[in-house]
Amino acid sequence: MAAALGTRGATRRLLAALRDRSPGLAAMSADAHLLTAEERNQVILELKAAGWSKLTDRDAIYKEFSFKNFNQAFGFMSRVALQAEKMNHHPEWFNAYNKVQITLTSHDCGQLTKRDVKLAKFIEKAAASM
Ligand SMILES: C[C@H](O)[C@H](O)[C@H]1CNC2=NC(N)=NC(=O)C2=N1
Repeated sequence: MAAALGTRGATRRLLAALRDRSPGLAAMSADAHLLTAEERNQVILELKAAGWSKLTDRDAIYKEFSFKNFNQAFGFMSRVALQAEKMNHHPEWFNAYNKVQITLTSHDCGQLTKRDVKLAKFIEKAAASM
């Protein structure tokens, strides 16, 4: 166990060193989420087919969800919140009674990215299972 912990500590130190020495590493990881033009067109088609809208005043997608009642809506929001924390990627949302309005975009780069697509797909599954 101690050996494993030692290895894990060394790994963590190595990753930190790489991150410090290569600022580009952080940028590269952010770039890893960018959509190509082709991917973007395809995912927007898919999202629109699922009821999402592309906002015109910013590079974001929007959808309003309706549930049986507030409890169902809040249960949905709780599930999405846990996933958002796990992804470190959070929705912009508003809840009134049984309705939840959700806007997704990636604030760090000001555009729609793969993170938004992944979260939207999770949101669709969570809504369908309520
Ligand atoms: C520091 C901050 O936690 C991170 O930058 C995360 C948090 N959640 C986020 N959520 C969204 N939608 N976009 C982000 O860029 C983002 N960044």
